[in-house]
Amino acid sequence: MTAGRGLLVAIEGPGGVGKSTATALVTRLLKSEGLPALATREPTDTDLGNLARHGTDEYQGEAMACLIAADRFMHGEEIRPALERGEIVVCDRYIASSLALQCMDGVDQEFVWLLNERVIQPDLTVMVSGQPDVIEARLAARGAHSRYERADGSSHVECAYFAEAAKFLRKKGHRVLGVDASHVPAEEVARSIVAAIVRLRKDHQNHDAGRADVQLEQSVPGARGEAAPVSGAAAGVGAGADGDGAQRGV
Ligand SMILES: Nc1ncnc2c1ncn2[C@@H]1O[C@H](COP(=O)(O)OP(=O)(O)OP(=O)(O)O)[C@@H](O)[C@H]1O
Ligand SMILES: Cc1cn([C@H]2C[C@H](O)[C@@H](COP(=O)(O)O)O2)c(=O)[nH]c1=O
Repeated sequence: MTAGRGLLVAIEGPGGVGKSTATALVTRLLKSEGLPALATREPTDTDLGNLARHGTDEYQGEAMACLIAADRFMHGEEIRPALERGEIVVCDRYIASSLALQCMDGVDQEFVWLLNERVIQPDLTVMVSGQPDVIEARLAARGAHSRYERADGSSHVECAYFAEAAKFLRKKGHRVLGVDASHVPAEEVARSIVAAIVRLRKDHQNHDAGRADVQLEQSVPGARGEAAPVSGAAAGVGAGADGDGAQRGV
């Protein structure tokens, strides 16, 4: 469930595509525009998170999927209060990484989803993509972080799994933004993500203002010089966005 009135933005994509770079730049740009932003990442920088981050050789398949999910539930303890403070939480890797990497590891997609459907759902998943050979070159220049990135042709395989994860999340009603970072400078990638976040934030604010109007109409009939019907659509908005906390539409 999306907590509070902040935004949870997940920066996703194959290893070496530029997620960490984008997360840092997006957070800095948001702050420079006077918006409250918090950068975070998964696995988290906790004992549990480090077990996953540094344990990709030791832990595989279902065990890794559960380890990552446990870390994600714990991460909620940091994310939820930030959302309640109205902050924009920018997270380097989140649910799509599990759908891509754990499925790549042979775990059933539905099992990964089962582990993840009760964590705080992102308001926006940014799928940073790139041509596999371009990503491969970035990885070679920077160095691999994990066994997923060390295998020959890993970028090709990862790109396919992330594309599948995006499709899956869209079907579940998640909002997914695709950004191709193949031949685009990191600053430009970050600016396009920030533009999408700012638009989404405005949508949320307009939606909240609309809801406040509906509440005013309900509590003070005629206060806006009109009768005070609660339209089906308005009632639906409240239930859909905040009721069961399901993912917001694409
Ligand atoms: N848009 C870009 N254009 C060119 N190079 C980039 C771009 N974005 C990032 N890079 C470079 O590519 C390399 C990988 O970037 P980064 O570490 O941000 O990727 P990542 O997706 O977070 O990787 P990982 O999943 O392995 O942590 C770094 O050397 C970074 O400077
Ligand atoms: C969130 C998440 C992470 N992982 C793995 C993938 C990598 O080996 C590390 C993260 O390190 P990086 O520097 O960001 O590449 O954790 C995973 O397997 N599944 C996940 O959901």
